[in-house]
Amino acid sequence: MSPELKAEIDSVIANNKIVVFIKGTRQFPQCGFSNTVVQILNVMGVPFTDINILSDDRLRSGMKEYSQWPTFPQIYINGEFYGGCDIMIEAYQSGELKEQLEIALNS
Ligand SMILES: N[C@@H](CCC(=O)N[C@@H](CS)C(=O)NCC(=O)O)C(=O)O
Repeated sequence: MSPELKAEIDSVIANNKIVVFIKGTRQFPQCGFSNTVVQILNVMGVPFTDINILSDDRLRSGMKEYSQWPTFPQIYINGEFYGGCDIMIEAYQSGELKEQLEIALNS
């Protein structure tokens, strides 16, 4: 990955408390897994930034390397990689996600 791309990703993650790298947009997710995480965050009512990795092949391959995670969606909370769709569903159901989001948004 180029240093420029890494700097761009560092910046978006550092400047937004909740960032989802998804296929499509929050209005029009183009994959069921991406749609699920968007719906979870919508239900939680938290502000979040969505990045469409389908709009940029560099970003699509770069994020796999950056997160060391092979698929999308990829969710970052407070600058740290949190997980993908399965992890979000589990954390939502257990209540851990609510806790993490509150910590992030109040920090
Ligand atoms: N089990 C995964 C499901 C996500 C998944 O399998 N995503 C695939 C299909 S949308 C993917 O991103 N593949 C890599 C790619 O398309 O570049 C999760 O928990 O997030």
